[in-house]
Amino acid sequence: MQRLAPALREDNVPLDLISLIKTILAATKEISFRVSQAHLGGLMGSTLDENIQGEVQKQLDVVANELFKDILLESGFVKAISSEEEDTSVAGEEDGKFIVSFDPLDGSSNIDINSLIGTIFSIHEAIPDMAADNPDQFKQAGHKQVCAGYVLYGPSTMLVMTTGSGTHFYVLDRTHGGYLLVERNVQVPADTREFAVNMSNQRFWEKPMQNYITDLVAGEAGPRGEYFNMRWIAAMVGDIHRVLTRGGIFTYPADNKNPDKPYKLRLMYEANPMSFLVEQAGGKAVTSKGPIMEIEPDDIHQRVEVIMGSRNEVDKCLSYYK
Ligand SMILES: O=P(O)(O)OC[C@H]1O[C@](O)(COP(=O)(O)O)[C@@H](O)[C@@H]1O
Ligand SMILES: [Mg+2]
Ligand SMILES: [Mg+2]
Repeated sequence: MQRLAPALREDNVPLDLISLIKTILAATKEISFRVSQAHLGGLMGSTLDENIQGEVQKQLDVVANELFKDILLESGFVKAISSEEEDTSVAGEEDGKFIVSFDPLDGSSNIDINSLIGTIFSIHEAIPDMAADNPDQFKQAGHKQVCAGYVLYGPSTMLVMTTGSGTHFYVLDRTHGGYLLVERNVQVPADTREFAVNMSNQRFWEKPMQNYITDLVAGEAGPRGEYFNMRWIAAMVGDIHRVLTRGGIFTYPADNKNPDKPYKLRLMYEANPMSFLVEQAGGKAVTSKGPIMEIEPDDIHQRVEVIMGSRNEVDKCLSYYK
Protein backbone atom coordinates (compact mmCIF):
# COMPACT_ATOMS: atom_id res chain seq x y z
CA MET A 1 0.00 0.00 0.00
CA GLN A 2 1.22 3.44 -0.91
CA ARG A 3 2.19 6.00 1.71
CA LEU A 4 0.58 9.44 1.69
CA ALA A 5 3.38 11.63 0.30
CA PRO A 6 4.17 9.47 -2.77
CA ALA A 7 0.43 9.21 -3.48
CA LEU A 8 0.13 13.01 -3.39
CA ARG A 9 3.22 13.46 -5.59
CA GLU A 10 1.58 11.15 -8.13
CA ASP A 11 -1.31 13.66 -8.25
CA ASN A 12 1.24 16.48 -8.84
CA VAL A 13 0.45 18.16 -5.51
CA PRO A 14 3.06 20.90 -4.84
CA LEU A 15 5.55 20.22 -2.05
CA ASP A 16 4.44 23.12 0.16
CA LEU A 17 0.85 21.85 0.11
CA ILE A 18 2.04 18.31 0.92
CA SER A 19 3.92 19.72 3.92
CA LEU A 20 0.79 21.55 5.11
CA ILE A 21 -1.32 18.39 4.72
CA LYS A 22 1.23 16.43 6.76
CA THR A 23 1.04 19.12 9.47
CA ILE A 24 -2.76 18.82 9.61
CA LEU A 25 -2.51 15.05 9.78
CA ALA A 26 -0.05 15.20 12.68
CA ALA A 27 -2.81 16.90 14.69
CA THR A 28 -5.37 14.27 13.65
CA LYS A 29 -3.11 11.45 14.91
CA GLU A 30 -2.96 13.12 18.31
CA ILE A 31 -6.76 13.60 18.35
CA SER A 32 -7.28 9.99 17.26
CA PHE A 33 -5.20 8.84 20.24
CA ARG A 34 -7.05 11.09 22.68
CA VAL A 35 -10.45 9.99 21.33
CA SER A 36 -9.47 6.34 21.83
CA GLN A 37 -8.49 7.08 25.45
CA ALA A 38 -11.98 8.50 26.21
CA HIS A 39 -12.56 8.66 29.99
CA LEU A 40 -8.95 7.58 30.65
CA GLY A 41 -7.75 10.93 29.31
CA GLY A 42 -10.27 12.92 31.38
CA LEU A 43 -11.76 14.57 28.29
CA MET A 44 -15.37 13.41 28.32
CA GLY A 45 -18.32 15.75 28.89
CA SER A 46 -19.05 19.41 28.33
CA THR A 47 -17.23 22.58 29.29
CA LEU A 48 -19.18 25.45 30.81
CA ASP A 49 -18.63 27.52 27.66
CA GLU A 50 -20.49 28.11 24.42
CA ASN A 51 -18.86 28.76 21.06
CA ILE A 52 -19.62 31.82 18.91
CA GLN A 53 -22.66 30.02 17.53
CA GLY A 54 -24.22 29.47 20.94
CA GLU A 55 -23.48 25.74 21.07
CA VAL A 56 -22.19 24.14 24.25
CA GLN A 57 -18.57 23.10 23.74
CA LYS A 58 -17.44 19.62 24.66
CA GLN A 59 -14.00 19.23 26.21
CA LEU A 60 -12.81 17.40 23.10
CA ASP A 61 -14.07 20.26 20.87
CA VAL A 62 -11.84 22.64 22.77
CA VAL A 63 -8.79 20.36 22.95
CA ALA A 64 -9.02 19.44 19.25
CA ASN A 65 -9.37 23.11 18.32
CA GLU A 66 -6.33 24.14 20.36
CA LEU A 67 -4.26 21.30 18.88
CA PHE A 68 -5.14 22.31 15.33
CA LYS A 69 -4.68 25.99 15.93
CA ASP A 70 -1.25 25.62 17.55
CA ILE A 71 0.16 23.17 15.04
CA LEU A 72 -1.09 25.16 12.03
CA LEU A 73 0.01 28.57 13.29
CA GLU A 74 3.48 27.22 14.17
CA SER A 75 3.91 25.55 10.77
CA GLY A 76 4.95 28.68 8.87
CA PHE A 77 2.79 27.68 5.87
CA VAL A 78 -0.41 29.28 7.08
CA LYS A 79 -1.45 32.91 6.77
CA ALA A 80 -4.61 32.54 8.85
CA ILE A 81 -7.01 29.93 10.18
CA SER A 82 -10.73 29.94 10.83
CA SER A 83 -12.47 27.41 13.01
CA GLU A 84 -16.01 26.62 14.05
CA GLU A 85 -14.82 27.05 17.65
CA GLU A 86 -13.16 30.49 17.19
CA ASP A 87 -15.04 33.81 17.26
CA THR A 88 -13.11 35.17 14.28
CA SER A 89 -10.19 34.16 12.06
CA VAL A 90 -6.75 33.90 13.70
CA ALA A 91 -3.67 35.39 12.01
CA GLY A 92 -0.60 33.27 11.25
CA GLU A 93 2.46 34.17 9.14
CA GLU A 94 2.11 37.29 6.99
CA ASP A 95 3.80 35.50 4.06
CA GLY A 96 2.05 32.15 4.64
CA LYS A 97 0.75 30.76 1.35
CA PHE A 98 -2.44 29.06 2.59
CA ILE A 99 -5.52 29.65 4.72
CA VAL A 100 -7.17 26.72 6.50
CA SER A 101 -10.78 26.41 7.73
CA PHE A 102 -11.71 23.51 10.00
CA ASP A 103 -14.33 21.85 12.13
CA PRO A 104 -12.00 20.32 14.73
CA LEU A 105 -14.60 17.87 16.02
CA ASP A 106 -17.66 17.10 13.92
CA GLY A 107 -20.49 15.17 15.52
CA SER A 108 -19.82 16.46 19.04
CA SER A 109 -23.05 14.98 20.38
CA ASN A 110 -21.60 11.53 19.59
CA ILE A 111 -18.54 11.97 21.82
CA ASP A 112 -20.23 10.90 25.04
CA ILE A 113 -21.86 7.83 23.46
CA ASN A 114 -18.60 6.51 21.93
CA SER A 115 -19.96 6.86 18.41
CA LEU A 116 -18.60 8.27 15.13
CA ILE A 117 -16.86 11.66 15.16
CA GLY A 118 -14.30 13.30 12.91
CA THR A 119 -12.35 16.38 11.84
CA ILE A 120 -13.11 18.30 8.62
CA PHE A 121 -10.64 20.66 6.90
CA SER A 122 -10.56 22.91 3.85
CA ILE A 123 -7.52 24.67 2.32
CA HIS A 124 -7.45 27.71 0.04
CA GLU A 125 -4.52 29.75 -1.24
CA ALA A 126 -4.28 33.02 0.69
CA ILE A 127 -4.94 36.28 -1.13
CA PRO A 128 -1.34 37.63 -1.31
CA ASP A 129 -1.98 41.32 -0.63
CA MET A 130 -4.44 40.88 2.24
CA ALA A 131 -3.21 41.21 5.84
CA ALA A 132 -3.12 37.99 7.89
CA ASP A 133 -5.52 39.45 10.44
CA ASN A 134 -8.14 40.37 7.82
CA PRO A 135 -11.00 37.83 8.00
CA ASP A 136 -12.14 38.91 4.52
CA GLN A 137 -9.56 36.60 2.98
CA PHE A 138 -11.83 33.72 3.99
CA LYS A 139 -14.54 35.04 1.71
CA GLN A 140 -13.53 32.66 -1.09
CA ALA A 141 -15.93 30.30 -2.78
CA GLY A 142 -15.65 26.52 -2.38
CA HIS A 143 -14.59 25.98 -5.99
CA LYS A 144 -11.30 27.72 -5.12
CA GLN A 145 -10.35 25.07 -2.53
CA VAL A 146 -6.97 23.43 -3.26
CA CYS A 147 -7.57 20.59 -0.80
CA ALA A 148 -10.40 19.29 1.37
CA GLY A 149 -10.68 16.29 3.60
CA TYR A 150 -11.88 14.71 6.78
CA VAL A 151 -10.53 12.23 9.27
CA LEU A 152 -13.02 9.79 10.72
CA TYR A 153 -12.23 8.51 14.24
CA GLY A 154 -14.12 5.23 13.87
CA PRO A 155 -13.17 1.60 14.50
CA SER A 156 -10.26 2.53 12.22
CA THR A 157 -9.01 6.09 11.73
CA MET A 158 -9.58 7.00 8.08
CA LEU A 159 -8.51 10.00 6.03
CA VAL A 160 -10.64 10.93 3.01
CA MET A 161 -9.08 13.68 0.93
CA THR A 162 -9.03 15.42 -2.42
CA THR A 163 -6.59 17.85 -3.97
CA GLY A 164 -8.70 18.10 -7.13
CA SER A 165 -7.58 14.81 -8.71
CA GLY A 166 -10.26 12.48 -7.37
CA THR A 167 -11.22 11.52 -3.83
CA HIS A 168 -9.05 8.93 -2.12
CA PHE A 169 -9.37 6.84 1.07
CA TYR A 170 -6.45 6.30 3.48
CA VAL A 171 -6.24 4.35 6.75
CA LEU A 172 -4.00 5.29 9.69
CA ASP A 173 -1.56 2.41 10.12
CA ARG A 174 -0.67 2.47 13.80
CA THR A 175 2.26 0.10 13.26
CA HIS A 176 4.29 2.82 11.54
CA GLY A 177 2.18 5.88 12.40
CA GLY A 178 1.32 7.04 8.86
CA TYR A 179 -1.72 7.09 6.58
CA LEU A 180 -1.72 4.46 3.79
CA LEU A 181 -3.71 4.74 0.57
CA VAL A 182 -6.41 2.04 0.50
CA GLU A 183 -8.72 3.24 -2.30
CA ARG A 184 -7.97 5.64 -5.13
CA ASN A 185 -10.70 7.53 -7.03
CA VAL A 186 -13.71 6.52 -4.99
CA GLN A 187 -16.94 6.78 -7.03
CA VAL A 188 -20.39 7.65 -5.65
CA PRO A 189 -22.98 5.60 -7.57
CA ALA A 190 -25.33 7.88 -9.56
CA ASP A 191 -28.44 6.11 -8.23
CA THR A 192 -29.35 5.14 -4.70
CA ARG A 193 -32.16 3.88 -2.49
CA GLU A 194 -30.80 5.28 0.76
CA PHE A 195 -31.35 8.72 2.30
CA ALA A 196 -30.02 10.57 5.34
CA VAL A 197 -31.96 13.37 7.03
CA ASN A 198 -32.98 14.24 10.59
CA MET A 199 -36.65 13.19 10.25
CA SER A 200 -37.63 14.82 13.55
CA ASN A 201 -37.52 18.18 11.75
CA GLN A 202 -39.94 17.15 9.00
CA ARG A 203 -42.75 19.49 10.05
CA PHE A 204 -40.38 22.48 9.91
CA TRP A 205 -39.11 21.92 6.34
CA GLU A 206 -40.22 23.79 3.24
CA LYS A 207 -42.98 22.11 1.25
CA PRO A 208 -40.77 20.75 -1.60
CA MET A 209 -38.52 18.86 0.83
CA GLN A 210 -41.54 17.56 2.77
CA ASN A 211 -43.02 16.25 -0.47
CA TYR A 212 -39.75 14.67 -1.63
CA ILE A 213 -39.15 12.79 1.65
CA THR A 214 -42.83 11.77 1.89
CA ASP A 215 -42.49 10.11 -1.54
CA LEU A 216 -39.33 8.25 -0.44
CA VAL A 217 -40.97 7.00 2.75
CA ALA A 218 -44.05 5.84 0.79
CA GLY A 219 -41.83 3.07 -0.67
CA GLU A 220 -43.19 0.55 -3.20
CA ALA A 221 -46.74 1.89 -2.87
CA GLY A 222 -45.68 5.52 -3.49
CA PRO A 223 -44.85 7.43 -6.69
CA ARG A 224 -41.21 6.21 -6.67
CA GLY A 225 -42.37 2.57 -6.62
CA GLU A 226 -39.31 1.48 -4.60
CA TYR A 227 -38.32 0.93 -0.98
CA PHE A 228 -35.90 3.60 0.37
CA ASN A 229 -33.81 2.93 3.46
CA MET A 230 -32.88 5.66 5.96
CA ARG A 231 -29.67 6.19 7.99
CA TRP A 232 -28.73 9.08 10.33
CA ILE A 233 -25.45 9.07 12.25
CA ALA A 234 -25.82 12.69 13.47
CA ALA A 235 -22.24 13.41 12.42
CA MET A 236 -21.83 14.71 8.90
CA VAL A 237 -18.45 12.94 8.62
CA GLY A 238 -20.12 9.59 9.27
CA ASP A 239 -23.07 10.19 6.95
CA ILE A 240 -20.91 11.50 4.09
CA HIS A 241 -18.47 8.63 4.56
CA ARG A 242 -21.34 6.21 3.96
CA VAL A 243 -22.42 8.19 0.87
CA LEU A 244 -18.85 8.08 -0.51
CA THR A 245 -18.61 4.36 0.25
CA ARG A 246 -21.92 3.06 -1.11
CA GLY A 247 -23.94 6.06 -2.39
CA GLY A 248 -26.96 7.81 -0.92
CA ILE A 249 -28.45 11.26 -0.57
CA PHE A 250 -27.65 13.39 2.48
CA THR A 251 -29.58 16.55 3.28
CA TYR A 252 -29.83 19.12 6.02
CA PRO A 253 -32.62 21.25 4.52
CA ALA A 254 -33.83 24.70 5.47
CA ASP A 255 -36.26 24.65 8.39
CA ASN A 256 -38.35 27.22 10.26
CA LYS A 257 -37.86 25.82 13.77
CA ASN A 258 -35.94 28.98 14.63
CA PRO A 259 -36.65 31.76 12.07
CA ASP A 260 -33.29 33.43 12.83
CA LYS A 261 -31.43 30.22 11.97
CA PRO A 262 -32.93 28.50 8.92
CA TYR A 263 -29.83 26.36 8.23
CA LYS A 264 -27.66 24.18 10.46
CA LEU A 265 -24.51 23.22 8.59
CA ARG A 266 -21.61 25.59 8.14
CA LEU A 267 -20.44 26.60 4.67
CA MET A 268 -16.70 26.91 5.35
CA TYR A 269 -16.20 24.03 7.80
CA GLU A 270 -18.72 21.44 6.61
CA ALA A 271 -20.58 22.14 3.34
CA ASN A 272 -17.68 23.30 1.14
CA PRO A 273 -15.12 20.61 2.01
CA MET A 274 -17.74 17.84 1.80
CA SER A 275 -18.99 19.22 -1.54
CA PHE A 276 -15.46 19.11 -2.96
CA LEU A 277 -15.03 15.49 -1.80
CA VAL A 278 -18.44 14.37 -3.09
CA GLU A 279 -18.09 16.09 -6.48
CA GLN A 280 -14.54 14.75 -6.97
CA ALA A 281 -16.11 11.32 -6.48
CA GLY A 282 -18.71 11.95 -9.22
CA GLY A 283 -21.53 13.02 -6.88
CA LYS A 284 -23.38 16.34 -6.70
CA ALA A 285 -23.60 18.96 -3.94
CA VAL A 286 -26.17 21.76 -4.01
CA THR A 287 -28.62 23.92 -2.13
CA SER A 288 -32.14 24.14 -3.59
CA LYS A 289 -30.89 27.25 -5.45
CA GLY A 290 -27.60 26.13 -6.96
CA PRO A 291 -24.16 24.55 -6.46
CA ILE A 292 -22.76 24.91 -2.92
CA MET A 293 -19.24 25.58 -4.15
CA GLU A 294 -20.40 28.62 -6.18
CA ILE A 295 -21.60 30.47 -3.06
CA GLU A 296 -19.56 33.62 -2.36
CA PRO A 297 -19.35 33.62 1.45
CA ASP A 298 -20.31 36.75 3.33
CA ASP A 299 -19.31 35.51 6.78
CA ILE A 300 -16.84 32.89 8.01
CA HIS A 301 -19.52 31.28 10.20
CA GLN A 302 -22.21 31.35 7.49
CA ARG A 303 -24.64 28.40 7.41
CA VAL A 304 -26.26 26.84 4.35
CA GLU A 305 -28.84 24.36 3.19
CA VAL A 306 -27.19 21.11 2.03
CA ILE A 307 -28.30 18.44 -0.44
CA MET A 308 -25.53 16.10 -1.62
CA GLY A 309 -24.67 12.61 -2.78
CA SER A 310 -25.73 10.34 -5.65
CA ARG A 311 -26.10 12.56 -8.72
CA ASN A 312 -29.43 11.32 -10.09
CA GLU A 313 -31.09 11.33 -6.67
CA VAL A 314 -29.91 14.90 -5.96
CA ASP A 315 -31.43 15.93 -9.32
CA LYS A 316 -34.64 14.13 -8.38
CA CYS A 317 -34.81 16.03 -5.09
CA LEU A 318 -34.17 19.34 -6.89
CA SER A 319 -37.03 18.62 -9.31
CA TYR A 320 -39.45 19.05 -6.35
CA TYR A 321 -38.31 22.69 -6.01
CA LYS A 322 -39.11 23.58 -9.65
O1 LIG B 1 -28.54 17.37 15.77
P1 LIG B 1 -28.86 16.91 14.40
O2 LIG B 1 -30.01 17.59 13.80
O3 LIG B 1 -28.92 15.42 14.28
O4 LIG B 1 -27.61 17.43 13.51
C1 LIG B 1 -26.55 16.65 13.15
C2 LIG B 1 -25.62 17.50 12.36
O5 LIG B 1 -24.97 18.42 13.23
C3 LIG B 1 -23.58 18.28 13.15
O6 LIG B 1 -23.21 17.42 14.17
C4 LIG B 1 -22.89 19.58 13.39
O7 LIG B 1 -21.50 19.44 13.67
P2 LIG B 1 -20.74 19.81 15.07
O8 LIG B 1 -20.71 18.63 15.96
O9 LIG B 1 -19.39 20.16 14.52
O10 LIG B 1 -21.44 21.00 15.65
C5 LIG B 1 -23.35 17.61 11.80
O11 LIG B 1 -22.16 16.90 11.78
C6 LIG B 1 -24.55 16.70 11.69
O12 LIG B 1 -24.89 16.38 10.37
MG1 LIG C 1 -19.61 19.86 12.43
MG1 LIG D 1 -17.64 20.76 15.44
